[in-house]
Amino acid sequence: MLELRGLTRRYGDVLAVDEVSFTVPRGAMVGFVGGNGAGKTTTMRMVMGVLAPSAGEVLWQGRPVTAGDRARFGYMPEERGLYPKQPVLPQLTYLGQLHGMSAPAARERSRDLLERFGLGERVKDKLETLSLGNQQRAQIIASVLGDPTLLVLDEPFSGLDPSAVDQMSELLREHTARGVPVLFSSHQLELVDRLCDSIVVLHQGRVVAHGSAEQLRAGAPLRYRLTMAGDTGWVRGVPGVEVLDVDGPTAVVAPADEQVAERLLVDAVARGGVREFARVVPTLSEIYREVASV
Ligand SMILES: Nc1ncnc2c1ncn2[C@@H]1O[C@H](COP(=O)(O)OP(=O)(O)OP(=O)(O)O)[C@@H](O)[C@H]1O
Repeated sequence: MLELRGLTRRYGDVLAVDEVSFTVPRGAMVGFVGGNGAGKTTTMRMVMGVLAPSAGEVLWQGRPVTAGDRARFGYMPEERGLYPKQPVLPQLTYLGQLHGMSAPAARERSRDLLERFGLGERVKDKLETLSLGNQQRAQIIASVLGDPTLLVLDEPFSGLDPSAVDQMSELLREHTARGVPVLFSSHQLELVDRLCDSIVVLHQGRVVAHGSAEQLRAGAPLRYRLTMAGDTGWVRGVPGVEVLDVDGPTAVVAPADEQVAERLLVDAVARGGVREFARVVPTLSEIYREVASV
């Protein structure tokens, strides 16, 4: 398990990361989301030891992380790690060796992964001659060489088409299935919603929400949509109900609590012509906007 405890980083007067604490349990996929400049990259760099924290600590398996532990972590940095002017297979092989694999084992594993992701014909080509999506595949392959004990990936899905997203998600899932914790950042919130066991939302350097998508949804404000045969303008007069939108037969309301919602439904039934009364489940994007506007 990876644990971040009160991680803080200042750049001069800028407090880029402010007492960030969360865990990435064994076998869990954790999505790290937040707007530009929220502090995701800075946090990941501190986890990897590329950057020293101003305060706080990183724990691995319950004790302070060591250089030896980090040598076994797989990392995909924001600036990407592979050399554009070098052929793909030799540099992946070299990277595998840096992770302690023998040259033949590193070459075989790299070749297998490249073939699996449709790059079998491109192994001798320079990285820069590959399409951006294929370069990204190679970068992700680089991070999983050498059986990593943890994966830390900075926007691994950016620029990938849907089938590449599926392939790479599958690769990450194979790792979580073996117990490897995975932390990745992304701006693709629907993807994070689909893939992750839990989500950490960072805003201006602070964790503003943390939990499974279900937990985040449960914490979102109560909203209902009421559709009737006739006009729903009468909801404006119901005590405890904030009216968010009324459009003829449909109203979207925020009742103070479930009892108020029930009373509203009873009123609606008494008037007759109820077509729908449904909880509005927010998307992760809506929850994100809500928590990031605090
Ligand atoms: N080397 C640096 N020197 C000074 N300030 C920095 C440096 N690196 C990052 N920052 C600042 O720290 C804050 C957090 O940046 P960071 O790159 O960690 O955010 P991010 O969440 O990864 O953003 P993005 O989604 O845009 O990649 C920003 O205000 C940024 O300007």
